[in-house]
Amino acid sequence: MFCSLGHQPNQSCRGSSLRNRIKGPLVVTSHVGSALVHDSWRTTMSGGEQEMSSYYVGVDVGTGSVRAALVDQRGVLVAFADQPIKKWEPQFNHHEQSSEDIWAACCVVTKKVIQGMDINRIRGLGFDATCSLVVLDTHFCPLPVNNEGDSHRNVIMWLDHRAVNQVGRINKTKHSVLQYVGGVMSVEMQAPKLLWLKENLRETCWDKAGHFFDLPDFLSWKATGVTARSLCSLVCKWTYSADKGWDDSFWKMVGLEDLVADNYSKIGNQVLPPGAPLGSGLTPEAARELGLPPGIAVATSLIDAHAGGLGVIGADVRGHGLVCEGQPVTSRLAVICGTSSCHMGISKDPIFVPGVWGPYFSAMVPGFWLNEGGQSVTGKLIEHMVQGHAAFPELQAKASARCQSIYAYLNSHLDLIKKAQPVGFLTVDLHVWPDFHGNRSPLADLTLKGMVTGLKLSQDLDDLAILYLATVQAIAFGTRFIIEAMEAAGHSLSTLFLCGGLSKNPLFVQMHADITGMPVVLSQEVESVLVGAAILGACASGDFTSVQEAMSEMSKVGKVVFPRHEDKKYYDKKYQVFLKLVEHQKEYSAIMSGD
Ligand SMILES: Nc1ncnc2c1ncn2[C@@H]1O[C@H](COP(=O)(O)OP(=O)(O)O)[C@@H](O)[C@H]1O
Ligand SMILES: O=C(CO)[C@H](O)[C@H](O)COP(=O)(O)O
Repeated sequence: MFCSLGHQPNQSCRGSSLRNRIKGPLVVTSHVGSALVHDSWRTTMSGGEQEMSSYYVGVDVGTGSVRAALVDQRGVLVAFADQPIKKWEPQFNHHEQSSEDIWAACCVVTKKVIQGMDINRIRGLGFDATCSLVVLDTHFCPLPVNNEGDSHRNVIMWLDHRAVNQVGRINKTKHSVLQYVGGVMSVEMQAPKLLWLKENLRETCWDKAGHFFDLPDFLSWKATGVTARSLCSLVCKWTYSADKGWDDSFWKMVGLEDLVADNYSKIGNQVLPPGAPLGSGLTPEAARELGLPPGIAVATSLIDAHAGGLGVIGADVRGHGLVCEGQPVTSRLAVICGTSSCHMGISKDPIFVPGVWGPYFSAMVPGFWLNEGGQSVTGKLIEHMVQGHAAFPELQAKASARCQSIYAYLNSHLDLIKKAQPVGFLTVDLHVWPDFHGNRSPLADLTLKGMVTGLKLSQDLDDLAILYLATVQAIAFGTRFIIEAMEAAGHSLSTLFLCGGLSKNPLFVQMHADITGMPVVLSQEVESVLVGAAILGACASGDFTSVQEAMSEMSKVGKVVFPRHEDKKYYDKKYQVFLKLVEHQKEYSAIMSGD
């Protein structure tokens, strides 16, 4: 059933593209609207001759925006563009998007990154996206996922928690597929959302539905017309097994037997490994919309966190003084930190970690098992804490007067008020439990809530900055908690590889190093998720023989941030408090639910 990662007919291999050479000047950097274009088409070769590189377009659909990059075969981003996408929250815990709006944004950013470029040198296109659920009818038109009947809003976002009741019933079945999602299915996965649609929108949505796609698979279908699903999406979010396929008994047991009856045609019965080329490549229609040449290779896609993992985990670490230099790749933990944080660890054999998703075979790096820990809100939590504080308008005004981002301003403000002590010590009496949207890992408990202890009457900028710091630290303690669970189950981790929007925040990075005691590697390209998407396009083009080869050629170490071991005792004490917080929260619930 699986395609191998092979060459597409009529496409030259990497060796021949390297033989195309031109002469001319190089390197101009300019801004085009919201796009950054770095014209390094021509790379100087020895003897003054210049090599004509091949390029790939990577498209990354995050929670808040769509990004695209033009990436060369060494993994260098030569152009970048982004565009916000619409989100609706019609009621608490319902989060919706529009697949048409998302596709339109993909077209805008792709056109921007290829502006002024010789598009014939673009050899592959790769998509990644959040694991949101897209619903289309039998004619591939959007169907409403809401009571209002608004078919424009046809995407249930990954962070939508409407299906709490449904996931509770699914977990009560104790079906064996649950072993492969950490023992407990998350409300963020697709089976509970499908059941919710069947039980709540039967006539307007469920009965009319022809196709349920994970968002990454929707994008590759839009580009190629091929409805094949990525092994990544199906294994990680839909209970598919790389080795046994669908399990009929699960779908029948949870009340979704109608999906089995038509041989899974609505949720996918053709499955391909990430990076495999799809059909005849880019369709003429999609080519027109994206501004790319028709027929270029389009890759089977990945979920965004997994693309981030590919973009960072395979880098050559020699010469950076890292302990993982002499260790297998399984000692590396990729942490993709955006709206949420995802902790991606790989292993040769399956490792069952209670409360951590997986083990998933070949869902990220082919041939390896994957465990995925996660925190459902991290970037979103920091924004929530900062924007909800009484001193936020003052912060905004002061940051904009200095032409700084609010986070750069807060970081420098913390440096100012810390005096002689390390900045992290400012939270000695302020502690946060970060599960404002439930706990994804390692407790897998969506009923957990956020906690803050140590509040005072003051509401000034100092107070806001310290609350922000305590929140960042709580997120890092959450990562430590996940790492401990993974190690207790058999992982042996030594080094973190961070990417995503939050990895641009030096305080966030330093706190992850200090609190976990592990060095943090940042990639040369800050937009590493896009490098991951481009790696897919490069594999589909046939320019690399395997995902592993593309990873080692295209992901590069940029900066390493080492932990301040002298602060360890302080963070160990704060970690003890962190663990007490959740213990106490559970005690409060037990008291309140008792007689
Ligand atoms: N330069 C920066 N400094 C601090 N935080 C940042 C920076 N850039 C992005 N972020 C934070 O990263 C988060 C978004 O990350 P991103 O990877 O873009 O998210 P997503 O993929 O979920 O759309 C936001 O919470 C944002 O505030
Ligand atoms: O569930 C996930 C990956 O398995 C991601 O958290 C989800 O896709 C959202 O990602 P992001 O925070 O980057 O927007």
